[in-house]
Amino acid sequence: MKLALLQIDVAFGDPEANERKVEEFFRNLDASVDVVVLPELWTTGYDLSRLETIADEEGQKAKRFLSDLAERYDVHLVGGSIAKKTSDGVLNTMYVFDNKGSLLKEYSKAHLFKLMNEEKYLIDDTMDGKFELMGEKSAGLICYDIRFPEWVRTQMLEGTTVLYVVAEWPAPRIDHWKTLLKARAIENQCYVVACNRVGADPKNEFGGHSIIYGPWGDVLAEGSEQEEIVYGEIDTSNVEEIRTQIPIFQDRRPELYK
Ligand SMILES: NC(=O)CCC(=O)C(=O)O
Repeated sequence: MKLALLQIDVAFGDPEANERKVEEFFRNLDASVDVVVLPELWTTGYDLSRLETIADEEGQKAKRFLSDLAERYDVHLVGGSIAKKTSDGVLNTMYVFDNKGSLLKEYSKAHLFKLMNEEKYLIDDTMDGKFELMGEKSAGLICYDIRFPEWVRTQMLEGTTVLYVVAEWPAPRIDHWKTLLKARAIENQCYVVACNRVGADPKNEFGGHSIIYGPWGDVLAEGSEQEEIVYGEIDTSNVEEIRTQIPIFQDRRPELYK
């Protein structure tokens, strides 16, 4: 499976400019890519106080845009996340499409990050992040969600082999980003495919280092701190053997974990 992580800078509160940027990155995409991944809140960035105006009504615009890209470029698409306006409030929502442009999954961030004021402007959700992409059992998580191994584990219990993470993770904690992702890969014996943004907004500088980890915690691809497409390749055929060698999922004792 050939992957491309679009490690873009996100224009603050300017969905049209960000759509143009994503289009431009797609035009430069290597034709052999199977799966493309975008970062968190790639349409608006963290312009949270203006979400009333710039959030996407029921995600309709983003869904049309992403579905069209997936079909036109014949790629599967983990569409980062966007601010989705609903009658209950604004969700931070990921959409996943197959290469025919069909919607496979919608997942909204479960844990709101108070350090970046999310709880003042966004609402959380309870849906799981599980989906199947190119025949692989997969799951999606959004940024701060990776700090909750107990939540991640619930996504892994039915044989998930690939975990997709989309983020706007600030540069000062990029060491946490890499360490947490590596831990999630090792403890769940899975591939972790993680796309972060670069650039800055009025309050934060974002750290890039989009990354792909294998199930032993090995780095298969890693981005810089600049805008770029980070390419990588994964082959999940070793996951079963690793899970047999160290049978973490069989050795769990959930009765102790209350
Ligand atoms: N956008 C986010 O959820 C950021 C999470 C973060 O920075 C962290 O340290 O956790």
